[in-house]
Amino acid sequence: MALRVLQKRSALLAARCEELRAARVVVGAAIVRDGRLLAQQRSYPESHAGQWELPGGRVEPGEKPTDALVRECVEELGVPVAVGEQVGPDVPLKKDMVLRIYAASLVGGEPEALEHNAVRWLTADELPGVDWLPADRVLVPALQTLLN
Ligand SMILES: Nc1nc2c([nH]c(=O)n2[C@H]2C[C@H](O)[C@@H](COP(=O)(O)OP(=O)(O)OP(=O)(O)O)O2)c(=O)[nH]1
Repeated sequence: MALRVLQKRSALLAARCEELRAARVVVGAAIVRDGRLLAQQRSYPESHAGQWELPGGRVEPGEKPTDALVRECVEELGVPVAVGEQVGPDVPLKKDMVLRIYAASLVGGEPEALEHNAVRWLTADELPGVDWLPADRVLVPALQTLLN
């Protein structure tokens, strides 16, 4: 009996591991300059328009998360970035997706809101008062640690 319970638990665990392995990753860049973090304001969809997030987007099939981050920063901000360590844990998004943030720094150029309403540079003290997307709000303490 105990063996059957263990086998069932082990099968459930294996299934959960497979689910996590197959999760689609959304990457975000925590770009820091002079002790401030770059945030951008979404323009769509309507439910999230006006809220703030970090530059980034979905990792394409076969693409490395760090490569996706560099690609997204060029598309969204028009600048190259150097990618560092992950900041905080993976945060679950809807269904099979997770948000993964990496520290990043500008390699050159001035970021512009090419696909968003606006960009702004935030101090650690300003982070809690921003209208973040829900998953980004979870990461505010980790982002503050990065700035302090
Ligand atoms: N880029 C980005 N997306 C985030 C963050 N936090 C968060 O919940 N998301 C969500 C919003 C979206 O549901 C999803 C990524 O969507 P996206 O629109 O930025 O990605 P994408 O550029 O690859 O997609 P698309 O515009 O082609 O539809 O992740 C964040 O900090 N940065």
